[in-house]
Amino acid sequence: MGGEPLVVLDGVNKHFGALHVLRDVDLTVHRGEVVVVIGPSGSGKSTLCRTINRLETIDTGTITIDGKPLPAEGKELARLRADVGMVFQSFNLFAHKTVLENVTLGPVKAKGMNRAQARDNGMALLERVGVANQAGKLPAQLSGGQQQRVAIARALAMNPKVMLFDEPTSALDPEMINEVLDVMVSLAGEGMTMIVVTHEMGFARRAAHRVVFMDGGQIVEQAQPETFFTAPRSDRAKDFLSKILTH
Ligand SMILES: Nc1ncnc2c1ncn2[C@@H]1O[C@H](COP(=O)(O)OP(=O)(O)OP(=O)(O)O)[C@@H](O)[C@H]1O
Repeated sequence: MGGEPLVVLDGVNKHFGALHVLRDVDLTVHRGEVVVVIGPSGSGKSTLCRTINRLETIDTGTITIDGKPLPAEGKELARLRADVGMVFQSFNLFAHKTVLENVTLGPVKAKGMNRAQARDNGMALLERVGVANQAGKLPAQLSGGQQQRVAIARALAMNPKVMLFDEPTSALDPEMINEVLDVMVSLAGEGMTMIVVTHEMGFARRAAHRVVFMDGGQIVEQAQPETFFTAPRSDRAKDFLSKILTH
């Protein structure tokens, strides 16, 4: 791990009326670090992810990516947003474009890459996630696990500095979960900076440098996985772990 701060959230707050969706969130993610975010339903995990690339606005606080403050809107936001690759629970692929087109359109349109280069890059990325042989198909012809791997390749095609995953396996059949997690573990092994919201504690054990536990819109506790899983400090984390680890 490089140790240099890449994503910094400082005192970030967001309210909906009386509800504190995020409250005093201070989080620094270093270059090459893999951070797994866990917590009960409604604790603010998705909002945290969406806040990092300003899909959600914040009320107070600052967000920087690679030292640059993220503005609320405008061209600069679009440029900085490209530094953040997002993979959601639903794959959000273009249904009427081929798998290869899904991974080449972004770099051609947003980065001005020429088509031949985008195609070569796209094929290399599809190879990397193990679906190169599906390049000419439409997304609906692929399994859920394959579609999610295409979604990962599409995010990587923009050459992001950090990848955010928001429950990337929760819409998948059990037998497809591991093929997506394996791709994510290999990305982590290659030094990709990653923030991953997941209920897959096996992934946290295999790849995370740090587990961040959220509850009530706050970061309640954070620690290395082995420490967090064997000796959580807070009662809320103990309670949460006792529920999910018995399933
Ligand atoms: N646009 C919104 N308007 C009102 N309330 C919202 C909005 N977005 C999120 N919330 C509320 O903020 C809280 C945090 O939501 P969030 O989706 O971030 O939690 P989460 O930890 O990701 O939950 P889950 O694990 O169920 O996906 C929830 O109580 C949710 O209902």
